[in-house]
Amino acid sequence: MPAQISPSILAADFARLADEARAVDGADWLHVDVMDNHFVPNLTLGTPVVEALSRATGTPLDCHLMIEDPDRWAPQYVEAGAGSVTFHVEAAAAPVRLAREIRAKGARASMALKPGTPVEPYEDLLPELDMLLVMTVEPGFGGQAFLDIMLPKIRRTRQLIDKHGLEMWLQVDGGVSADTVERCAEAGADVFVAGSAVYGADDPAAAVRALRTQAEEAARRTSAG
Ligand SMILES: O=C(CO)[C@H](O)[C@H](O)COP(=O)(O)O
Ligand SMILES: [Fe+2]
Repeated sequence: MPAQISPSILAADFARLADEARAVDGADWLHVDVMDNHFVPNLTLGTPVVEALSRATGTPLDCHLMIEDPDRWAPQYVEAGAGSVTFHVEAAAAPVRLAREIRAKGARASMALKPGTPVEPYEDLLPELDMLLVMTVEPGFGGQAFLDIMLPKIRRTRQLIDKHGLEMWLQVDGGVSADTVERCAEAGADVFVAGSAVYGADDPAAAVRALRTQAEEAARRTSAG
């Protein structure tokens, strides 16, 4: 699958959200970080802002829910216009039921793992998901340094996906930049969230294209052995 880039609106100017969403036209997704001050020590936005963003941009919304009780709230993000909804397994009471509900409502269902959460216990759940998100920082804030120690988990997750012949995507989020995107792609990631690396650039749309090219070339080099 070609590499996909999902710029994180968390690193944008929240006073100019519509313009900032359009500044990354050409991106595959727009990553929307939802934080509730409980699952993580930060508070961002909820369904009204997701609805407004979905009216403001044609780019599909990739909602990353860092919230308690996603079983209750996640379906509302599909109704608000999200094309993909990611919940954290650490917060979900019934991840399979929730993934099925997200899919039944018409969005892609995705599950996230914090850095300390292993992937292996969830091997049997993978067919229920359209994407797995391996966090490469502790969730809660943008602009943190990429955690290299997550690379083995990305590799093991890729092996599990391939072992079961699944079509699902493998997303990485946190500290992804020109310096780290290639290592993620080599390890097997194919969807790359980038906040500061995109919105901190003079030309965010060009930064998206450059990250995609870097990721695709790294993946090609890896598969050529
Ligand atoms: O989920 C997140 C933080 O919890 C963000 O998506 C992530 O931090 C992106 O920002 P950056 O690329 O600046 O690290
Ligand atoms: Fe995120």
